[in-house]
This record gives sequence, structure tokens and C-alpha cells, in this order.
Amino acid sequence: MPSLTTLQEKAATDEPITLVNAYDYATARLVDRSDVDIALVGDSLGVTMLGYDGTDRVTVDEMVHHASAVSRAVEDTFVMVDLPFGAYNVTPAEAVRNANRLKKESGADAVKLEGGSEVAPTVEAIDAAGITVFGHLGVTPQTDDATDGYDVHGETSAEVNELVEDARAVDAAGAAGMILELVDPDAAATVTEATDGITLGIGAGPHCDAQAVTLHDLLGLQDVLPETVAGLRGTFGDDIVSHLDAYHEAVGSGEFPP
Ligand SMILES: Nc1nc(=O)c2c([nH]1)NC[C@@H]1CN(c3ccc(C(=O)N[C@@H](CCC(=O)O)C(=O)O)cc3)CN21
Ligand SMILES: CC(C)C(=O)C(=O)O
Ligand SMILES: [Mg+2]
Repeated sequence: MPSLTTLQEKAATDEPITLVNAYDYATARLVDRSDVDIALVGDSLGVTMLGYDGTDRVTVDEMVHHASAVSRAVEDTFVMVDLPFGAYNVTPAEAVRNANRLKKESGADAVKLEGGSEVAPTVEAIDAAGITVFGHLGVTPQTDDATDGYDVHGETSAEVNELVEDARAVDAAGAAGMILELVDPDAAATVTEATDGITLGIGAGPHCDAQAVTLHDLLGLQDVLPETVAGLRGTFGDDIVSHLDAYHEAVGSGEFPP
């Protein structure tokens, strides 16, 4: 099992660190066979795996269900799992209870939650309970209104100041690092400088300690392909459909079964 220490050493020596989402046993096995360092069981599974409009209806039970399948699949991949909306917005004590569930019932290595200074007491409580916890700043889909799409964060100096203040609060509260989602590259560099933890950027430029992408985007598994992985988008969704068609055709022509 890769420890947090391994990730910290890589960050300290500027070695590449990569994170992709994994939501089930089969894909987590593939991720584990690859050189990718971290499998994130994100609450984005509500959209990619369960067909919800957003992430806010995802439950702790659903996260446990997916995260335990991923944990069973991996030997040397760090498993991070999202605390979903509603799992940490009541009291720090309830957040610890839910973080305990995600760790004990799913075997995850770390939990992650969204927010800035306002979640610092929650981060502190989870860390004090002995659970590795990561933060998530910039676009925070659990609470952001996505009606008009998402804005890049940290483009004005006022926004950079707020971002750095939030990042420092989460870092000082004991977070092992934080996701920076859709953050201006210079602002992400400033946050990376200003904090001790590992910064993991998704749409946040090259100056973070680690890069994160959604597996479904990277492989091209969705019907509608988002602009999130630049030149690296695969066509595996189309490949799967072609292979299914080849199977259907082979049945029609009598080639299958042999
Ligand atoms: N399917 C999906 N994947 C995501 O990663 C994602 C969402 N949805 N919805 C909300 C945000 C938006 N996200 C992102 C993540 C990365 C870029 C990004 O790197 N954009 C590049 C263009 C890449 C390309 O051309 O394909 C850029 O330079 O802006 C943008 C948005 C992350 N989040
Ligand atoms: C976008 C990533 C960082 C995430 O939180 C998720 O997949 O839920
Ligand atoms: Mg998430």
C-alpha cells in the first residue's frame, strides 16, 4: 500500500503525482496496474455512475458501496474518498462519524471534503481522530450553482487573497493536501507555495504538486465529451460500442458462437 509519506516524498522532490477517479472494482484494477498514484472515489460518481444531475444527492452509503469495491481492487494505489454533501455540514462530530464509516467500512486511505476556512474545525476534528483528510477549493460542486457553468477561481487579486486565506486555514487545520478545481494557474502556484500539503490540480495549471483528471473524461467514456483533458482524451467509449457491434454482427452472421 502506498503511504501518504510516499506521496509527500514525491511532492518534495518534484516527482510527478497523478490522480484519476475510480468508482468500481474493474476500473480500479486497471488503475492499480498503471503507474497512477491515487484513485479518487469522487462523489462525481453520482453523475458518472448513477445518472444524477449533480453530486448533492449522493449518500454516505453509496460512497461506502463504491469505495469498498475500489479498495478491494488495489494493492499499491492510494485510495481517497469524498465525504458527500450532508456528511459534514452539521457538526464536526458528525463529520468524524461519517469519515470513520468511509475509512472502516470501505478501507479507504483518506477522505476529502469541500470548503475553505469554514470547514477548518471539521478538518481538525477528522485529523485529530486519526483519519487522513484532504481539502477541496476552487470550484466546489457540492455547493456551487452550475446553472451557467463553472467559473475559474483566483483571477482577481481579491479572489487570490481569499483562496490563499482559505487554503492556509485548511492546511493549518491538518489537511494532508487539497484539490484545486478550476483555479487560475498562477493562483494555484501561489497556493502551492503558501501551504505545506500536497496540491492536486484539476484544471489548475502545471504548478501543482499533483495532477487530477476524471477517468471517464480521460478515457472518453461519456456520450458528451467535456473539454478537460486537452490532447489526452481517449476514444474508449467509441471503441467499446464498436466492439459490441462486432459481437452483434458475429451473432447475426453465425460466426459466434463458434
Ligand atoms: N466531466 C467533468 N469533468 C471534470 O473534470 C469537471 C466537470 N465535469 N465539471 C466541472 C469541472 C470543470 N473541470 C475542468 C477541469 C479541467 C479543465 C481544463 O483543463 N481545461 C483546459 C482545456 C482542456 C481541453 O482542451 O480539453 C483549459 O485549458 O481550459 C476544465 C474544466 C473539472 N470539473
Ligand atoms: C473532481 C474531483 C476532484 C472530485 O471531487 C470528484 O470526482 O468528485
Ligand atoms: Mg468530489
